[in-house]
Amino acid sequence: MDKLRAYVVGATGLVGQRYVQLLADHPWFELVGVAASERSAGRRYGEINWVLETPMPSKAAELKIDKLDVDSLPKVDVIFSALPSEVAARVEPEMARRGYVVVSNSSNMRLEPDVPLLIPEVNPDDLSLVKEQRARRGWSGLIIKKPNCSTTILDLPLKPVLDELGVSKIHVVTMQAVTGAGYAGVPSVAILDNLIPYIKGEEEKIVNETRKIFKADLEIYATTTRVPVLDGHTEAIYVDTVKDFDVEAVVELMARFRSVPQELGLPTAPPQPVIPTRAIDRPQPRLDRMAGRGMSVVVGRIRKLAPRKLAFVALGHNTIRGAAGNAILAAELLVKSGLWA
Ligand SMILES: N[C@@H](CC=O)C(=O)O
Repeated sequence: MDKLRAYVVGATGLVGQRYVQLLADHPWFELVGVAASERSAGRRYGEINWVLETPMPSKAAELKIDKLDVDSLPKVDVIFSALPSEVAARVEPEMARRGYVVVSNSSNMRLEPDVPLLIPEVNPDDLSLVKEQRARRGWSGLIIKKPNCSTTILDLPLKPVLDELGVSKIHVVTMQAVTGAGYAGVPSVAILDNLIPYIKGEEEKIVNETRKIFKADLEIYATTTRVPVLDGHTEAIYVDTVKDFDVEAVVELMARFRSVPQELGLPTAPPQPVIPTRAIDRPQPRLDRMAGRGMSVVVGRIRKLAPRKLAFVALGHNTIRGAAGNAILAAELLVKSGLWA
């Protein structure tokens, strides 16, 4: 098939750069343009402060950065959005009204009932909400959201546990990387030699998004912290299960968990979305965040604390599985779904 033309808005930030990196050799999408705020508009993409660990893709370097303007968007098949949520709230609905397919990282609209909040392995069927969205809002385009990064890293390993054992209560404590806050988000003087036990709005996002994704009024408590790690959010997770279990069975059910993206062979789908490890001192951000090319969640320290009380530590790449990678996987699912505009 001809490649679908992709456009990245908010392309100069950390998540925007991840989109550009992951779209570079994508078999279905061709990055044809990028947009950002007035400050960067008119420059070549190659002139931005590229901060990812691999060189900037050469084709992207040649693109001219457009000023973000809904009135002069190019004709493209899909827009990947990494806009700040206050900007996204203004422009994304207008893009969808004008017929664009928008796959967004921004937190606005995530909880609206007709907006799919997709982790493609966890709630692929929610994609069909776009039918209701278009009918209700009179849009010829559509909006799909990906959840908050910490929500995604929690919900992926939770899914097989919930399906097989049932869950009555969840406690989670996160240790989140600095890139989650953006390039200029946390000053080095604040985070080096330190831990910050508060991330604005994060705990509420984990609770509310997880309830929406699992369609259950789960009892869930979250404490979110920032740690001096570059990439990779680690989460200590405590789950009260409905059925009792043994640890080996939990390792096994996480290891064999597969879903629609794996069945369809979607290009960004990792072969194994949840990878349990038996090493006593893993997962670790530096060693495990690139598992499954940054799309797998690595789970360790799987323990039975008491009957029906499970504990484990999960780690995922916050700007790949937690952001741009999950959004691209959602777009791939949309391509295969027949719901494409
Ligand atoms: N809200 C998250 C973003 C994910 O990377 C954070 O602050 O870490």
